[in-house]
Amino acid sequence: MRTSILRSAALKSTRLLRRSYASDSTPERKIAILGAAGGIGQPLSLLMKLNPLVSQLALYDIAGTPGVAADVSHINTRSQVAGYAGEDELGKALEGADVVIIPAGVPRKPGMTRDDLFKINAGIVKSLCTAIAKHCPHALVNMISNPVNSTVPIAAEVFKKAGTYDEKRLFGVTTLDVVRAKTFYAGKANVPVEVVNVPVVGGHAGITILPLFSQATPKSNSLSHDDIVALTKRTQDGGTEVVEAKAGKGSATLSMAYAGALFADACLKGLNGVPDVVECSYVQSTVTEVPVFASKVRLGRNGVEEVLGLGPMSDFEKEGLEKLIPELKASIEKGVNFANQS
Ligand SMILES: NC(=O)C1=CN([C@@H]2O[C@H](COP(=O)(O)OP(=O)(O)OC[C@H]3O[C@@H](n4cnc5c(N)ncnc54)[C@H](O)[C@@H]3O)[C@@H](O)[C@H]2O)C=CC1
Ligand SMILES: O=C([O-])CC(=O)C(=O)O
Repeated sequence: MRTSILRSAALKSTRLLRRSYASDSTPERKIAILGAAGGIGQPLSLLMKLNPLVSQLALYDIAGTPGVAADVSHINTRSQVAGYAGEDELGKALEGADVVIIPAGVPRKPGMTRDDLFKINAGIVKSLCTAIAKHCPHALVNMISNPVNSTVPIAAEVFKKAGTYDEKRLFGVTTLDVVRAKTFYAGKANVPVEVVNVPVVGGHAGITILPLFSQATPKSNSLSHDDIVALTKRTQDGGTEVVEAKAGKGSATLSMAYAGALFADACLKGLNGVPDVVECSYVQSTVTEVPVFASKVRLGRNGVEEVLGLGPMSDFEKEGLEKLIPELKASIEKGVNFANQS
């Protein structure tokens, strides 16, 4: 009697546990991470392994992924993990992927701009996107590799040439800018960080990062114009703050992995039909005259469902928008030219 009660209680708790992880109707979803053995790639692999929406996790890098995959695979969560190392295994890593996350490439050292990474990372992104076009042309692509302002246009051109481009499926990951804006605003406005929302628009480098603190919620009446100027600058220089603190040992990896995992989770929710999933992302856009632009995006079953407008902006933000346009346009052109020349 007692044994059967215990058994039924155990069964019940297993069922409950399973339900809280992934219900029977949770679709199978494969995520591929390219650059998975790197500073961002490793913690991002860990966080995606913890995501119950993922059923298969493919970890690809030029080397080192068998170790990362073996390590992460021991975690008792839903997804099956496999490691792929070297170009010969890239196709297998990509095959059947619903979402491909790309943190492959070199990071900054102090004194460098993101654009200084173009020379090396442009070629890496181009070759990875060529493989995506071949092996998983319908996947959502989350581009993390810098300079994002140019690597996203490179990816778009590669996909156009391959005949697979779908503007709804290509995203520059700018979530870390939003994460930073929320943290810095909460600190200054003295409001609970968990409930803060701040849209960040434009691009992902220096002045092209434009946080819209006038739209931040919860509203704060205690912030002066000087406070807003300082918060804006800190958000724009957030990456450099980390690069300098790491003093030659790379750029943001842990906060980026967190931001990358948040954005990938939003993409998966959209794919699965969860309503009202809205995140800022750098996507093909008609919101301004700049053809690729970060703003709030509604995510759905096919990727981008709707690119949302900028909303009411302060004069300071309008000025910032005007200033960033030439730089963003030039970075996009640089990417487009690279993809079409080489
Ligand atoms: N979008 C954003 O907000 C952010 C972007 N980043 C960017 O992310 C990139 C990666 O940064 P970290 O992980 O810190 O660098 P890392 O050097 O620690 O890792 C990069 C990984 O990419 C791999 N890799 C190089 N060539 C590859 C190829 N052809 N195929 C697959 N993998 C390849 C390397 O082997 C390495 O494991 C950098 O470009 C960095 O600037 C960094 C932070 C924030
Ligand atoms: O600053 C960098 O080079 C890395 C990056 O994009 C960021 O942390 O926002």
